[in-house]
Amino acid sequence: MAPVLSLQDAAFAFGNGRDGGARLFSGLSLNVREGEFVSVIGASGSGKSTLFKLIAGLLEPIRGEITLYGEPAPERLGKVGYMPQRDLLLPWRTVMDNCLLPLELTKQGRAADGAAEVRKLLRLFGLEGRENAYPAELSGGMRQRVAFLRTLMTGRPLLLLDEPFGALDAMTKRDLHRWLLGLWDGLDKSVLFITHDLEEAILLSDRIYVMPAAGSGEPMRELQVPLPRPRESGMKYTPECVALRQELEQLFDAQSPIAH
Ligand SMILES: Nc1ncnc2c1ncn2[C@@H]1O[C@H](COP(=O)(O)OP(=O)(O)OP(=O)(O)O)[C@@H](O)[C@H]1O
Repeated sequence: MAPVLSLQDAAFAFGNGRDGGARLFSGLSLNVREGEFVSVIGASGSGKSTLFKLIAGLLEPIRGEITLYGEPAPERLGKVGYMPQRDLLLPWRTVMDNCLLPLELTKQGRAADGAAEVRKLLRLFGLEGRENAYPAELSGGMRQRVAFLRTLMTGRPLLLLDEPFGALDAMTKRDLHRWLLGLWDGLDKSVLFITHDLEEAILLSDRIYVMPAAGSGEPMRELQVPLPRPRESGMKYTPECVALRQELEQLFDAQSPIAH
């Protein structure tokens, strides 16, 4: 399958990196193929969110090449659906008006068929009847679903989701995993997903990349998830899943300065 995203040998540093300042990472390569769900996991501060900002075009690498949808992409802003770590719903806008924002920003106007599409997705997202609610009137899980829906409304084939379930309690998270696994097959999107949660990464992903420790200059580690699709949440107890979890834990322990 064709890669929708390819990052080759990327390096990045904040501040004076070009003049020899400390690099957050270097030599990072990854790809996401059409229809794939790929996770990036790594220690806090390893640069996962920064990597997403590079891919989304909010930051520029000091070295490396990024291609999107098969073409070099020096101009990347607006070419991927990007859901940042915080839901960032506008509190003064209703659910409907938040979801229509991508259409307004891309000057497609507030077309009636945009509202019809949002209504259709609200049903699919278990948010039927909430279109006139304000974000403060929703639960955390609902707000994340609205933010995800808004990301889908960008219409982009590649979605970058930065810890979308990170701030949620374990039960809500499990519900959303089940919901997302049910939804995934019909979505026809490619996803790059940041998480700290190993079980979440295994259950949802086709492949997992492990970020190297900040400043180490190591490459990404890549692991395949040996679970068939469609997935269901009980699969996390299979021996394949437990073995992969163990392997990931060992990779993390090897990175941690306080594990030994
Ligand atoms: N605008 C900035 N200027 C300078 N340093 C920054 C900036 N943004 C992030 N950093 C630093 O870069 C490093 C990586 O940050 P980043 O948010 O990408 O990590 P992360 O892996 O996503 O972490 P977490 O899992 O905790 O969200 C951190 O040390 C952070 O303090």
